Amino acid sequence: MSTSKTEYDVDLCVIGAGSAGLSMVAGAAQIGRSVVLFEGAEMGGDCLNHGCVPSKAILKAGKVAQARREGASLGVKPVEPEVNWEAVKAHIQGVIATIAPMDSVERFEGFGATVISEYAHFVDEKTVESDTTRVRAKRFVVATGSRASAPPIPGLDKVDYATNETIFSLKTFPSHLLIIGAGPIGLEMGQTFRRLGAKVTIVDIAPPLGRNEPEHARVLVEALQEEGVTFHAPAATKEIRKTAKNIIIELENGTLIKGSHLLVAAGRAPAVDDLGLDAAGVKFDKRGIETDGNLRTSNKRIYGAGDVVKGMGGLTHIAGFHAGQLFKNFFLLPQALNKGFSSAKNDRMPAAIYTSPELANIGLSEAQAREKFGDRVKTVEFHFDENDRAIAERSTKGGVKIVVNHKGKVLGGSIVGEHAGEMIHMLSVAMTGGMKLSKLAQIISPYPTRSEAVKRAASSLYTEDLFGPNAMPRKTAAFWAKFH
Ligand SMILES: Cc1cc2nc3c(=O)[nH]c(=O)nc-3n(C[C@H](O)[C@H](O)[C@H](O)COP(=O)(O)OP(=O)(O)OC[C@H]3O[C@@H](n4cnc5c(N)ncnc54)[C@H](O)[C@@H]3O)c2cc1C
Ligand SMILES: NC(=O)c1ccc[n+]([C@@H]2O[C@H](COP(=O)([O-])OP(=O)(O)OC[C@H]3O[C@@H](n4cnc5c(N)ncnc54)[C@H](O)[C@@H]3O)[C@@H](O)[C@H]2O)c1
Repeated sequence: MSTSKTEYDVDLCVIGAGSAGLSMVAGAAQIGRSVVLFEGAEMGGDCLNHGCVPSKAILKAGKVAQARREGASLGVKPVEPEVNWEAVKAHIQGVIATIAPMDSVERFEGFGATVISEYAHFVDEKTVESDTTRVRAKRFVVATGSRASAPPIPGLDKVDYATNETIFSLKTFPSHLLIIGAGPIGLEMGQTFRRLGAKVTIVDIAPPLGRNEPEHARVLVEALQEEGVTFHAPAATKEIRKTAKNIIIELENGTLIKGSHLLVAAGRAPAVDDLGLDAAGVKFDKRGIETDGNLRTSNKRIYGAGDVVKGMGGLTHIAGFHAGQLFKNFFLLPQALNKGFSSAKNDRMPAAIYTSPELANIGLSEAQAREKFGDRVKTVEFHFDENDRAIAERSTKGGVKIVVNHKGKVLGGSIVGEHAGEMIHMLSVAMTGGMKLSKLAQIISPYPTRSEAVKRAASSLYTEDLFGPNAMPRKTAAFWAKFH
């Protein structure tokens, strides 16, 4: 060990200043704990710099472009928009710059944390080092996130391809964007680049969105197809190669697809390399750091949070949730018991894909619920083609599906349609409060809103009981009618 490094002995050392690390540090520093945070690249991590924020910024540009083409049914003359790629990129960077101060070194030092802008690694079971600094801590949190993974497709390593780290700053706008992967990134970027004027082809080895309600996944894929996005899914790629001007994807079935640019959006690889995890006695593999349900690793003073945790990360709000659970376990619960109370396991984690239409879900899908609870599972649905607001706006694609157990307790749900990502909050509240469907049916929704569809789906479980031929209200009303 070099002796010239600055040394710290602190309550908490966090590696990685993304969504997980920053939430952890903000909490700990603001209640007076001593904290060192290491960040080797950009404060804010993937979400701010290469993920949620730039992707939602570019989505908006795509939406506005598309709105200009879609006026005809509303009496507004459609026009083909002129898109200035340099200006779109400036818009994206402007949005990042607006949010960046929230994640800045200055802000976190203002909370009382020490921020070291260097990569760090474990040198033993209780020490982390960077080029200039050595830290010993009561607890460590590894929050190093993930990177785009490169699928083992022959030839991929020989072509220039974009990932989420480069797609928002491409030098030239693609004339034909090829995308490997029809997950959230592939679909959001596929629709957006199409709307901004590119030809787009998406290739996936599996059917798109296989873990979602199949009828809802279909609505989303068909919407993209209607806008001109081409899908080859499921389809295996035999090879990817380069010509003087193009990139070619050759599928196993012999189809050749020629494009100007390639985006690889085929999942994420947790950032576990060069972290000295072996020296620290932390078990991990290429799918991430192994933890128990309380995010504790095989080294009891080291924890994981966010995308780097095996099988438990993948979304910004999951990273924030992890930080919140660790905060409670570290600082608010009796340490003498040496036990984590707040579990990071969660059966009510929402997710949303921000395409048009949006696809949002929470908890169990119907298939997952049936696998777990068999015939005791019921589903209720309501489609937007019966929702007055959706009809008025000529935006009736999709609907709401809620999965309940035999007692009517909400186990999960899926919404596909405009603003689904906002509407899923209703099911999130219901699940957080352990509510039954009967309570959701009693909500008073403002008219006309798309959210009424959630209440209407919930009410549909009781339609037969209220209005069927043998329903109690019918009999009661008939009885009282005799005395009128
Ligand atoms: C294109 C795209 C769009 C997305 N959109 C959404 C969305 O709409 N909603 C949503 O919920 N999620 C979205 N996500 C997922 C979300 O971005 C991630 O789940 C989230 O950023 C994970 O946060 P994290 O803190 O675990 O990791 P990260 O944000 O990856 O942060 C990890 C940080 O650790 C640093 N680091 C790594 N190794 C070291 C080291 N040795 N020393 C010091 N620092 C290190 C990295 O530089 C990085 O800054 C999207 C992701 C992508 C790629
Ligand atoms: N709106 C959001 O919340 C949002 C948006 C973007 C990304 N994210 C998150 O970022 C992470 C990464 O997203 P993603 O879309 O890259 O990952 P993903 O894992 O969700 O999807 C990857 C897709 O690539 C396909 N694939 C894998 N190998 C392939 C191959 N060899 N050939 C063709 N297809 C292949 C898979 O079948 C899958 O459909 C996820 O955790 C996601 O939840 C979230």
